Amino acid sequence: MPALTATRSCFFVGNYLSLRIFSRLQKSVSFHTSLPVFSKVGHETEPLTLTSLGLKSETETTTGNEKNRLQHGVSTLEFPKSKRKKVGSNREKLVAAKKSPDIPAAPFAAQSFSELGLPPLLVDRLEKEGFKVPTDVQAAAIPTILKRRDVVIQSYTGSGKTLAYLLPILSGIGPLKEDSSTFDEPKIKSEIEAVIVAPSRELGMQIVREVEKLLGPSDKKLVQQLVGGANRSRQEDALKKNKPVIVVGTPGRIAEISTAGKLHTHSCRYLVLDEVDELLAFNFREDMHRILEHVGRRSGTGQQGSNRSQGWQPERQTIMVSATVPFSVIRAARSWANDPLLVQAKSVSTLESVSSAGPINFPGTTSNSSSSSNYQKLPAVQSLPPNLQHYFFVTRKQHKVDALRRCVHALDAKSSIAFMNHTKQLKDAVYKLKARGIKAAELHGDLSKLARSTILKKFKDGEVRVLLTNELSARGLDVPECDLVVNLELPTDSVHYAHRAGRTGRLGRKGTVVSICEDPEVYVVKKLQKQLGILIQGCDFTEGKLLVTEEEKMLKSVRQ
Ligand SMILES: Nc1ncnc2c1ncn2[C@@H]1O[C@H](COP(=O)(O)OP(=O)(O)OP(=O)(O)O)[C@@H](O)[C@H]1O
Repeated sequence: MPALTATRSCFFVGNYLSLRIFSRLQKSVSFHTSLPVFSKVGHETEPLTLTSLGLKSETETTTGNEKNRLQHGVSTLEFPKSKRKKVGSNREKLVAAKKSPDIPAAPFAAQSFSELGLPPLLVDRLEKEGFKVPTDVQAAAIPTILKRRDVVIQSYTGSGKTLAYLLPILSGIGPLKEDSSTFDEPKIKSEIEAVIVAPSRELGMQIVREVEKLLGPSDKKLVQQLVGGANRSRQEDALKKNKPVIVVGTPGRIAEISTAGKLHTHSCRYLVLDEVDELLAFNFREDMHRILEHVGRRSGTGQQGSNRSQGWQPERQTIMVSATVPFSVIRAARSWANDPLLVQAKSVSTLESVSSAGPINFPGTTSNSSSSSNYQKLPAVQSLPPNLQHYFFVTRKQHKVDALRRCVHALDAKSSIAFMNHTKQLKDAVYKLKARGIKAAELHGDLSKLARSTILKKFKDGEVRVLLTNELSARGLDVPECDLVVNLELPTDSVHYAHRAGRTGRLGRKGTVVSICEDPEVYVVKKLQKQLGILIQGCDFTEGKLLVTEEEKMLKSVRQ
């Protein structure tokens, strides 16, 4: 327990520090001053819905909103068509009143990607790749981003957030974009048009593969990975030679190459911060500062106005994404983005609807916070996929790996990820599992980039049945076949639980999460259960089956 307590306090201290540092950073960077100011007026006739974002017909939406209004009893954020302003040459901005905090959930009934306003070439490519129907978060995010709005996208793990931002970006840049006459050509040909930042190499590489898949073999060089751990000069050469329009990388490597003057992003049109709450961490602060200052920014913020009047100042669209959005992200979004909207699976709302009293949809928020009574309240479970079953099993420390083995057999799990908090113990656990005939491998940050991608490939191909890993793999890792997540050591808090658990049950699939803990840790499980608003049932592995057990019975058998 002391170890657990220490880790937990480290996490909270870390969070506190990052909040403080980022609030300072926000002051020093002062993005508000460098962004165009849009007037906000309070008029009322048309709610901000998919219709106002140009997706659905007026009739459909009016009916839908009436229905929503009745169902949810919320007031709407309204503004007349005449108050929509055009800003810049091709960038339509919706000028929205901040009079009323809530915007009703619009009926997202998109049946196809083309309905969302994506260009035919891109829709064809999606069809070929087997993507036929948009997910809810895609249906909400795509039209909003196409309207050039800055956004914070929050939706549960495995709900398709990556395509939610990639598709509108590929509609605007690269070979699949809409009729080129509707878009400005980049002013400088070798400039990068989209920068996507991810906190880990694995996630960065995964996003690259997703973009490559959509671009197709002949154009895949238009996306370049800039992740740490890979050869930097090769990345710089590739930038020079291939002139990519999109780069995807980790904060450190992007900042490094940018500082060396080898990455030209001043005219960049899109900046994506994937797993944004993780990117706010203390260790990324300097690199993120550099990225936020340089991507889509001409040097000298004081000249912004004059640059714009000369008609060449690019306007960066900032897109922030995560399953968990604590209030620090909302605060960062207000500072870094331009009047951003909060996009969730079935709603688009203003950030004003988010209470500073607590994070949005943040596992850990108590639902009875009276100070947030005027604000939108969101169930904490929204970070978690809907089809997960959660269990815990109590045993002694020395029996944990054997419990993992029994758990894998009891559930007949084909592809499992087991999390531990410290790298050192992974090897030992892998050794024990292999000795019992289970194909296992370890994945952690101390391995080389090549070793990491080889192991990940083996796991994805089914050659490794149990992947023993640490927090490195908790975010973003997409292995659709993963049917079991095991916490061999408890996560430090509910946010980490949510991201770990989210490696299974992806895109509507079923999944099981089992936390294997010691007797004194049961109270932590109870706390997680309460904070996340889920049921975590006690279980046992008897005769090759997982059986739900009474807690008292389970604890009695461990204490004997
Ligand atoms: N419209 C779609 N139709 C079918 N499959 C899809 C669709 N959109 C995304 N997917 C697939 O769903 C899986 C999960 O998507 P993705 O990794 O983007 O989820 P996510 O919400 O970003 O998850 P996390 O929060 O864990 O990062 C991926 O395998 C992706 O290819």
